[in-house]
Amino acid sequence: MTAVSPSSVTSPVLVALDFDDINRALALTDLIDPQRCRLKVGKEMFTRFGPEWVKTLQSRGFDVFLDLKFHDIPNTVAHAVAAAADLGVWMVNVHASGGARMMNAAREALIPMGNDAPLLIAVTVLTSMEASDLRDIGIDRTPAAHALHLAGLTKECGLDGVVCSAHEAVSFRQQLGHDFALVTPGIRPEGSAAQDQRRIMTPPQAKQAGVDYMVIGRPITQAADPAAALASILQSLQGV
Ligand SMILES: O=C(O)c1cc(=O)[nH]c(=O)n1[C@@H]1O[C@H](COP(=O)(O)O)[C@@H](O)[C@H]1O
Repeated sequence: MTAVSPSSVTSPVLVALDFDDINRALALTDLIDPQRCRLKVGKEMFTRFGPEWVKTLQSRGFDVFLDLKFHDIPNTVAHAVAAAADLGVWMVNVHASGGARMMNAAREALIPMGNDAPLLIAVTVLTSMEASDLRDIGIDRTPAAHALHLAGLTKECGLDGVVCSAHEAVSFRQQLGHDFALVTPGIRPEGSAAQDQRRIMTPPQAKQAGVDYMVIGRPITQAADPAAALASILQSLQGV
């Protein structure tokens, strides 16, 4: 682990809770141990169930990564990040493409919280985007080159890390140093289906590539035995 984590959980696994049914999500949290993973709450569950849902998970002992990918004018993003911090989340994110002034405003909004501030990271290029999607919005770089550019900007703004593809982790680690968290979705344990993810890696491959935190959803949440799926992922990371 390279990034400072304010909680005692050492697991690199962030379970993506993408459910439209709160009872199914609660049933899952009954099966997994808050010392063995953290939970990611994204736009779907936050929009349906709101801050109370985050508080429910926290009351069950889970650290929460609030994945709302803020992208707006600097003042609005600063206040949104401060609101996330007031909720007591462990990590929060913005879009790096919102620019340096927006990211600096977000970081500055957390200064009053000192060591109690959540980790603040930025999304570079979504793992669903390819070169043609970037060209459509006027960007002529490859996704990897654009992601590196945005990650460099994120680091200059003093944020704690980035969301990126595990395939970018090795070059990011070399070029951005060790004191910078790499958070990667698109992780699939050996033998599990890629589903809609494209450039996937297994958990041991991702760890070897220098990833700090792995966002893993369906391979755990849709498994017949989610606790066993999580245990097997953690086991596969032993000794890597
Ligand atoms: O920010 C994210 O978490 C994210 C960024 C990205 O580029 N790609 C991506 O898949 N994600 C999220 O990571 C999770 C992946 O879930 P699974 O594909 O089920 O493992 C989902 O919650 C996605 O929304």
